[in-house]
Amino acid sequence: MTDKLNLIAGDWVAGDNGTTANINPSDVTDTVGHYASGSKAQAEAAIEAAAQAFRLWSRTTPQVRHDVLERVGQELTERREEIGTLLAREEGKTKAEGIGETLRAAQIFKFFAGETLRNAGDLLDSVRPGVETTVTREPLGVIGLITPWNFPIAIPAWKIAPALAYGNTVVLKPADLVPGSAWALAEIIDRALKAVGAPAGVFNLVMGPGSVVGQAILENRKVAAVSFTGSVGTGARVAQACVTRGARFQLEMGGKNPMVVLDDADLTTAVEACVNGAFFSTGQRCTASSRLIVSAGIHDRFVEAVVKRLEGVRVGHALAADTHIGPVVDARQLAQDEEYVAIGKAEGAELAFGGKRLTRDTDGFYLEPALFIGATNQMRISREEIFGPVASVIKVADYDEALAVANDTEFGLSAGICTSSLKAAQHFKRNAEAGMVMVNLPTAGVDYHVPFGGRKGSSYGPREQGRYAVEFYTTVKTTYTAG
Ligand SMILES: NC(=O)C1=CN([C@@H]2O[C@H](COP(=O)(O)OP(=O)(O)OC[C@H]3O[C@@H](n4cnc5c(N)ncnc54)[C@H](OP(=O)(O)O)[C@@H]3O)[C@@H](O)[C@H]2O)C=CC1
Ligand SMILES: O=C(O)CCC(=O)C(=O)O
Repeated sequence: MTDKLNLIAGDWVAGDNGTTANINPSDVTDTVGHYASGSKAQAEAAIEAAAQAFRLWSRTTPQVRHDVLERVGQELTERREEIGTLLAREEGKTKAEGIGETLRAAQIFKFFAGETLRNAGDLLDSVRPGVETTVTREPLGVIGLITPWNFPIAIPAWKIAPALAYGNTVVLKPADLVPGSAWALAEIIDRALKAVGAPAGVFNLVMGPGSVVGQAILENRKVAAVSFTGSVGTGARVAQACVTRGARFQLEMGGKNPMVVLDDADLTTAVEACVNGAFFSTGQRCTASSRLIVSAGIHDRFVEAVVKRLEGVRVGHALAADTHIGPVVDARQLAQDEEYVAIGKAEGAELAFGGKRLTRDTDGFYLEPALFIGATNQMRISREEIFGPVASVIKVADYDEALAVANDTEFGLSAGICTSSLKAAQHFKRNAEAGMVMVNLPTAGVDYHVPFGGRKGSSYGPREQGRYAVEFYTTVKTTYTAG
């Protein structure tokens, strides 16, 4: 098996620290590949290459950048089955989810190909006679991108595409646990850049541990901005390092997302939205619904229907055609999920379904989706992000209590409501303290052309995705010209 190398200044180079084995969580005897493990020196070389490339790349026409991004989007579309299968094999989400995520990455590249042509500014009359003022946007320079394991191609895509579209250069450090999809994406981007004769170093990939490669990106003065998705703890570290040296930063850090189910909800819609939002993609989504806040009049029927639905859900090998939910990503995350199941029981919540490890034909990290009932919003299982297939039902009297409980959290990424009342839906959309609100839809699963991000402890900085991404990846310049 050929090692997968780092991409620095247009060359594929072996990692200074050897390689890391990428293990299939559905079958630990299956090694997906060996991926380069970079050093601080390699991160610095990549940053230097990106800094050198910036002058030329930032002066390319939008057409050149459009063509690169369009080409990447096209190849991802054509290869979605192959790359989606790789994604499912390394991360454990189902093959359908892997293909869907790959297609989403393709759509993101195509969207930002279009955005290169729409980078408009303003022309204003000055308040002084004979003076013209303009407001334009310019790229920042080298952008450091640090990404997590749970969306191994979509999250790199939604950071790389706008960064390159607006004329920045990039150093990407993907999660060490699942570098395969990011490597496949890097290989496509590299070829697309070379096809238009772009300078070496516009896009660099340095795989390796966050504490080494990630930290080197955070500390380097030539990195103008850092976009990060991952845990709250690492996010705080990113913020501290960037503030210290005056770099721009953006953080996306998870949630404890509420899904409110009111008495007047359509039961089938509510059950589907909750099961999908809480348990699909093995619950490993920062937008997952981990708190199901259910009003008293529908509570018992809802719980019974969710349990029935879960009985029909098959947990299994990510690549098996009949699998609905794949394995947990690794042994550490599985241990964390099981620990929270034990914590929930000890806190007095009742396990209405699942929570047990499962054995399958292959040796993987299989866990039954766990549904707690009788939970309160003060329990640790209701306050801390578990990041696995574990959700709790919190019973409330009415809509007012549901809204109060939904907002009683340190996070604010997404929030959902299932109701047939337009009044309740409108009120919730206005008053939910979250960056994204869903009505009669799962809290997870978002469009690629509109802003993504949250409030409170979930996010920091301008939104990602859609045309709002321009806020992070460009800086504004005002000019005054006397006529
Ligand atoms: N909001 C979200 O989308 C996500 C939230 N999470 C949350 O985070 C928890 C832990 O997951 P985990 O993957 O460990 O999250 P981390 O925050 O550790 O990882 C996210 C990224 O940051 C990198 N990183 C780690 N340490 C540093 C550092 N000192 N400097 C710079 N970069 C660093 C990681 O590198 P590497 O891992 O390669 O060493 C990875 O690329 C999960 O259980 C979940 O609660 C996790 C993933 C996504
Ligand atoms: O729900 C989604 O579609 C996106 C979720 C996500 O980006 C995340 O979990 O990190």
